[in-house]
Amino acid sequence: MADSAQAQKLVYLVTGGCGFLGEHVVRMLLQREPRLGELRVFDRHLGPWLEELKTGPVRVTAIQGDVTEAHEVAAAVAGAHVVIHTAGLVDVFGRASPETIHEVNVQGTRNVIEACVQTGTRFLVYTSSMEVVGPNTKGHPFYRGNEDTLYEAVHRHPYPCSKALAERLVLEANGREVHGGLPLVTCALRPTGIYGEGHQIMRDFYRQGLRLGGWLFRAIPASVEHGRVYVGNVAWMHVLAARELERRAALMGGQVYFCYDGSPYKSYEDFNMEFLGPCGLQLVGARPLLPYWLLVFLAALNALLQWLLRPLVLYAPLLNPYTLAVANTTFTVSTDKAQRHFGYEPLFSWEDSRTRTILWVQAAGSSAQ
Ligand SMILES: NC(=O)C1=CN([C@@H]2O[C@H](COP(=O)(O)OP(=O)(O)OC[C@H]3O[C@@H](n4cnc5c(N)ncnc54)[C@H](O)[C@@H]3O)[C@@H](O)[C@H]2O)C=CC1
Ligand SMILES: CC(C)[C@@H](O)CC[C@@H](C)[C@H]1CC[C@H]2[C@@H]3[C@H](O)CC4=CC(=O)CC[C@]4(C)[C@H]3CC[C@]12C
Repeated sequence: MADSAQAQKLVYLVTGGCGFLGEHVVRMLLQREPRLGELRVFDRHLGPWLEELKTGPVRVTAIQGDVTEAHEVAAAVAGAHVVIHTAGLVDVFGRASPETIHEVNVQGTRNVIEACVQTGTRFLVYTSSMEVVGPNTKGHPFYRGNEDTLYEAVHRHPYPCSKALAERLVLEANGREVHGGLPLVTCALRPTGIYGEGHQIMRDFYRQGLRLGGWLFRAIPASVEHGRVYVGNVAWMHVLAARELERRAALMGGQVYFCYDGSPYKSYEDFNMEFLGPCGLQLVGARPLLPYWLLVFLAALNALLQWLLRPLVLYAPLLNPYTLAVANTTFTVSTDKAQRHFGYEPLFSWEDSRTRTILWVQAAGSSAQ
């Protein structure tokens, strides 16, 4: 992969390329990776928007496949220079079983690693998560922490457990010999809560507010800070890490990097209001309208109802014991490791990220009415 950009055109594979983050990674690669010769987009559900990408100079290959199927992954990876592995089940609402979450997030990642080793693909960037670190089950705050901050990562929920195990597999695979005799070089990127165009939870909050006459009701104290990062900057970090992984293999190989930008530290709800406010919603209450013990009770009731109703219907509200605990625990990062290791600087300012997100929410909301 060391040849100049003009000499050799590279093959990239993006797993989960039709997801919220994946689509931004796909579009960012097409816009900002000059060495790209072929872009393979691998996903269980292919988006219709892929067709519009096939008219450009880069060959875009849509591959409908399942990362839990090793042979499908191997076929997609074969011949790729770089794999950006974003595919995963992002479920903290109880929609999928713990077994399915593990199968996709862990076994799927194992399949990607083995495919790289068997076919000779040398560079793998994995989309991990802040959740690999925390918040932990003890509710310990992680305040302006970085990749070296000591923190007791204790998980019980299937999602963070699966992300932590998958990340460990990726980092441990760094240095393994791939077909052809050269070493595999891996790194893992840990986004905090991603926001931006395509964020379905933000859209759900907006629609919930519209249904409630333009009001949202505060459930979390404003003092609880939650780190957020704009999807375009997360995509850019993936593109840059993939580009630099060869040249800086000794430094970057086996490393983790938090994803960060200039988005402000706010509570999850106050941060959402940066976009929902300009769209006409108002957050009621300077402090939570309900006592925490009542929220805990309501979250537990939701979990019980989900369990009772599961044979009949999927009941998966935003409020459950896990989401309440995460929302109610400060988790913010302050780091420059990605800048120091591979020259990352956010591509989108906070103001630009905010404007783009507002425009998207307005469009998504109008399509809901
Ligand atoms: N959304 C967020 O706030 C954060 C997300 N992440 C990570 O970023 C990655 C992408 O997340 P999002 O874009 O938010 O989720 P998403 O659900 O929008 O995208 C995931 C994509 O993976 C695909 N996928 C799921 N199971 C698959 C399978 N078995 N085979 C092939 N494709 C499969 C889905 O069809 C989807 O297109 C995930 O790995 C997630 O853990 C990390 C931190 C924060
Ligand atoms: C109902 C209220 C308590 C409301 O405030 C609940 C918000 C809740 C749905 C979100 C609060 C924190 C979010 C998570 C956080 O951003 C970290 C994440 C990282 C990921 O890898 C995937 C998404 C998520 C778990 C994210 C999910 C939604 C929240 C729990």
